Amino acid sequence: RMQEAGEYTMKMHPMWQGPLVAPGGNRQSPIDIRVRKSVFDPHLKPLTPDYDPRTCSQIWNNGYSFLVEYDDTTDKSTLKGGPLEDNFRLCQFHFHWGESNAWGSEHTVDRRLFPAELHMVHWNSDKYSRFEEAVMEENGLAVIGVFLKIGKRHEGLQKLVDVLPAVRHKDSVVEFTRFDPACLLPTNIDDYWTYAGSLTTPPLTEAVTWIIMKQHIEVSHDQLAVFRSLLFTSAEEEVQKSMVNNFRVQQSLQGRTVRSSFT
Ligand SMILES: COc1ccc(C[C@@]2(O)NC(=S)NC2=O)c(OC)c1
Ligand SMILES: [Zn+2]
Repeated sequence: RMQEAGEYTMKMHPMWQGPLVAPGGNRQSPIDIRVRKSVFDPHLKPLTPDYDPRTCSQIWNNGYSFLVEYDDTTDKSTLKGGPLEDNFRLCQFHFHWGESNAWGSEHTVDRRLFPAELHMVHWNSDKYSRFEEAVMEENGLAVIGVFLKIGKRHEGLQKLVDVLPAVRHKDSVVEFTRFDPACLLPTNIDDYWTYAGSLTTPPLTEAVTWIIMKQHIEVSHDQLAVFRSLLFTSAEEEVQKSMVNNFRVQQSLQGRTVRSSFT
């Protein structure tokens, strides 16, 4: 049976049995980006993503989102430049979304909510030898955040949307290859905000250099509706719960500066 509306809150989600706020955390994510409080940094370089679609390997439902995973055993899909001093390797991307188009993103811009947010996760391969190590270090990860808006159909996303029914339940995984993640970036990647933050689910480690794109991408209402057909629950569980509202509550800035690459 499907759960009743309101029967389930984020706090009961298994992912969230840990602390909802990282003890002693002073650089937690997500945040509201106050545009007029961000500081233009002329030294920020253009971002240079260089992705090889052949490193795309699988897609799986981890019970909180769905992850498209990339082979990160070599420097084939990388991210450099922007605020980054080192070379970072793409390891996965995933999304956060709401039960309605009125909300769903983790970050906001002057309190503006978006229906969904893409996270492209990279780890510092100059300093660490594997993702699991980098995720515990303060300069370990770089995550590109892209806001999604409802509009025209996103042709590149459709290949992903078509395979989602195959990973409907938690812990399901299917082979997924030759997907170019660059197709999910906005046309303008030179305008972004960047700040020091954290993972937005446990272990909430403060390892992330966030790079939030100013320009959003558009997906159709029907494409986003397929995201909501996924389930938090595995096939064996008696009560099935729709995978929606998989975003964290916003965290305080605690004196951090958000820099912008544009005026
Ligand atoms: C142990 O390593 C982890 C654990 C969780 C996540 C997922 C997340 O918390 N992080 C971002 S970004 N969004 C999220 O939902 C992760 O992603 C890099 C890495
Ligand atoms: Zn995320």
